[in-house]
Amino acid sequence: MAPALEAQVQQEEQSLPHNNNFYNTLNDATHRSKVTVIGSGNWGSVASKLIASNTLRLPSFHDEVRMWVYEETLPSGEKLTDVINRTNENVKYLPGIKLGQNVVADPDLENAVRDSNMLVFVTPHQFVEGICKRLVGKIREDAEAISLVKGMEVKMEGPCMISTLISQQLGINCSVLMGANIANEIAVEKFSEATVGYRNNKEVAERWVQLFYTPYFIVTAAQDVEGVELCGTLKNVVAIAAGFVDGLEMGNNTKAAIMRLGLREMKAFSKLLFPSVKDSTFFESCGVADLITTCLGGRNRKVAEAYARNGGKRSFDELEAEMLQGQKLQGVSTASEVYEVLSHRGWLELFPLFSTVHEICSGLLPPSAIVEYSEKLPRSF
Ligand SMILES: NC(=O)c1ccc[n+]([C@@H]2O[C@H](COP(=O)([O-])OP(=O)(O)OC[C@H]3O[C@@H](n4cnc5c(N)ncnc54)[C@H](O)[C@@H]3O)[C@@H](O)[C@H]2O)c1
Ligand SMILES: O=P(O)(O)OC[C@H](O)CO
Repeated sequence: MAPALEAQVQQEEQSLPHNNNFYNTLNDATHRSKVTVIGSGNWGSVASKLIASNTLRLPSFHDEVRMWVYEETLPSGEKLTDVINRTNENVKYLPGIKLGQNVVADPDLENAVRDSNMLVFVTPHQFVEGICKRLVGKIREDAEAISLVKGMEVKMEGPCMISTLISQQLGINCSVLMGANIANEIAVEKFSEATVGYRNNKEVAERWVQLFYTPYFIVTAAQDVEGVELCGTLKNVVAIAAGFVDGLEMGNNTKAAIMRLGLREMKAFSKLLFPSVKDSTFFESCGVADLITTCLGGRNRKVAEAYARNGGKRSFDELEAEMLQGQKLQGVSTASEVYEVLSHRGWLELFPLFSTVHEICSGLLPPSAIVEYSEKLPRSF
């Protein structure tokens, strides 16, 4: 570990407060925090690896990290859970990476959360509500949650962030962790940063920082749950637009223009929904950094590029299944959810990039519309 980073880790550890119920019992072996990761896809597996390295190192956590697996049978006929526990690798979603011997895969959701007071949600966003319904009444009363899920739901009452969904369904506090975090790069310990968004309890946020922080994964906290979560959610829509630009071979300047316009819409949409969202959040890892990495190297960009190269003739579902082998895109459904909000509120004209992305994804417009619309934008936009 580089000396400066080591000092920073020590400083983080020493700065943890000890006057909160969450902390009072930390040195008591029977009250160590126990962590369950709910999800075991590409990012879920890497998150488990990060966490497992810290629970082994820090005495205030139980060594074991439970990882809930949405069970499936592999082509070999074996269950994915059995293979993860035998090989210590998620051979389907993160092949070639050891998770840490203290990661225990568990296909039984209720059993996986039973003893844990720190719940890490990291599944594709469309599955969170169903998972929460199964967890009602099954979790510890003192549980805290964090969502690594990039996405949102749209209810009759309006848009609902995933952290709010978890909080409301389970009656627990939910922070978020978002950032420029392409999982495969973090899996091989390449340096990156992330942002924990928290509502009002700084001690809880620091506990989450402690759980994730490593010398190659630098985590900072920002008191802006909605801002952090909306950045992580909305950048996936811009990534789809960036993929269209790549598929149309429009070049780097056009892509940069799309990213700039996308960032403006991300900020405007976030602030219209939640006036409390802070400008500074857009300069954290969860903001501009995630937007950049996602538009350069993410799955949403990659599949959208293929969609444009095929002239919109092959559906996103088909391309996702063929190109991602079970991993899931979030950008197409998020574009649809955002579009629903925009149409209900009469904001479609305020958000031409977001609207156009959805109209292309749903086949109403050709991929080339992504640049045609931006050419027509008023220059002051
Ligand atoms: N992969 C990344 O680089 C990355 C980085 C940061 C954030 N994220 C976010 O993390 C979240 C999870 O993504 P991921 O990459 O870990 O997953 P993934 O796309 O790699 O894998 C899909 C997962 O969904 C599971 N699944 C399939 N059907 C299901 C069902 N009916 N119910 C529950 N689970 C089901 C699969 O078993 C698998 O674990 C997403 O919101 C994503 O945007 C991903
Ligand atoms: O691969 P994507 O497009 O789902 O993006 C992955 C991460 O969200 C990047 O931070």
